[in-house]
Amino acid sequence: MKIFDYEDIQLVPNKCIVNSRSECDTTVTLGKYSFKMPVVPANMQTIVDETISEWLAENGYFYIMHRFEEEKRAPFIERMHAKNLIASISVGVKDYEYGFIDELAEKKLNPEFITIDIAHGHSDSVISMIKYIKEKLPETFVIAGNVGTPEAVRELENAGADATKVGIGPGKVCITKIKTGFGTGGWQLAAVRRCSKAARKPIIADGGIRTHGDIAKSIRFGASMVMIGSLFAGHEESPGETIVVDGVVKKEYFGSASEFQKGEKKNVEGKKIWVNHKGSLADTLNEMQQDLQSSISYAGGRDLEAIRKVDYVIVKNSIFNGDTI
Ligand SMILES: NC(=O)C1=CN([C@@H]2O[C@H](COP(=O)(O)OP(=O)(O)OC[C@H]3O[C@@H](n4cnc5c(N)ncnc54)[C@H](OP(=O)(O)O)[C@@H]3O)[C@@H](O)[C@H]2O)C=CC1
Ligand SMILES: Nc1nc2c(ncn2[C@@H]2O[C@H](COP(=O)(O)O)[C@@H](O)[C@H]2O)c(=O)[nH]1
Repeated sequence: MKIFDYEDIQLVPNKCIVNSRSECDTTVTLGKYSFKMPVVPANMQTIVDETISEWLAENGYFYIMHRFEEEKRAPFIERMHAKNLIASISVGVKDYEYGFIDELAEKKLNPEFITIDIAHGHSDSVISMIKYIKEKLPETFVIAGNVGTPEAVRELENAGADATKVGIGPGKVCITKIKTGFGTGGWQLAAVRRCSKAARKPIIADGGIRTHGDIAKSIRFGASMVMIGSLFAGHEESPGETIVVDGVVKKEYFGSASEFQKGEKKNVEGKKIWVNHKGSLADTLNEMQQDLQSSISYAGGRDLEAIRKVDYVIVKNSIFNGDTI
């Protein structure tokens, strides 16, 4: 098994076939819908809220609203549909979530996307929830996760998942790898590659993206989409507390399995960090898209498909050569 992570890889350029990077198309399709970029902000409470979700949907980006304000989910779907926007929500696997799916089915509130969001997604609890959603809301596109192995991808796909989310422990505020010794931390890109070789449906690479170039690398190794937390934390619009330390404005970013999220110190597998304020989310998304257009041009193509075919080299932990971003 070849083991590497984002830092260890450089993609090899091909002859350019465009006159301007603006000709390069970053559009991606997931299910019946197309989005501006193969990027989705993490469904975490300090990364997205309803306002950001609505803005992302209005502006052609994919979004997944988090599941940590459970009672707001049904009214959110109604509001999004009233505005002709797609509704994309998250669920867990506890017993009451079955009641929630029943409620949506009874009210004919079919969200376009549901993400089953738990830490250890290769489990009977997720398989059972996939089947239940598919029975009650057959039109809904189901994303299931998180997993880290080809076997898990196959099993969730066979249960009916329309896409699987790959990444156990590579996240910036994750401490799963330290507390349990398990996960894809340190080899997330190789795990994405292994999983995508087994997948028949889209893979979402989740966690560990530290630079915009990592998006292209994820696509090269088989992801259809990437989920990103830390790069989207700390924006003007980001939910959560803001503090000033020595004149520097910082915003909180905490893990969904942190005690800040859970409200108790039980099975904690996440931490909180303070990130420097980054300006507006729209500016970051624009820059990300421009960088991805540039990636496509270096791949020698006009769309994301070009990136999937490029050659690569392994340059063990040396690509930054002492530089920082
Ligand atoms: N991508 C990642 O690496 C990780 C992501 N997270 C995020 O944290 C949030 C909370 O996740 P989670 O704790 O799963 O959600 P929940 O607290 O909703 O737990 C879901 C169910 O799974 C059980 N469960 C959780 N972890 C395990 C495990 N390792 N083995 C067996 N059963 C388990 C829980 O029971 P009980 O708690 O009693 O065990 C509960 O019944 C999610 O948003 C998730 O995405 C968390 C950790 C890792
Ligand atoms: N192990 C944990 N992983 C977590 C937790 N909360 C979120 N996450 C995962 O991290 C990614 C975001 O990663 P980033 O590197 O882009 O910041 C997110 O999508 C989840 O999959 C947690 O508490 N523990």
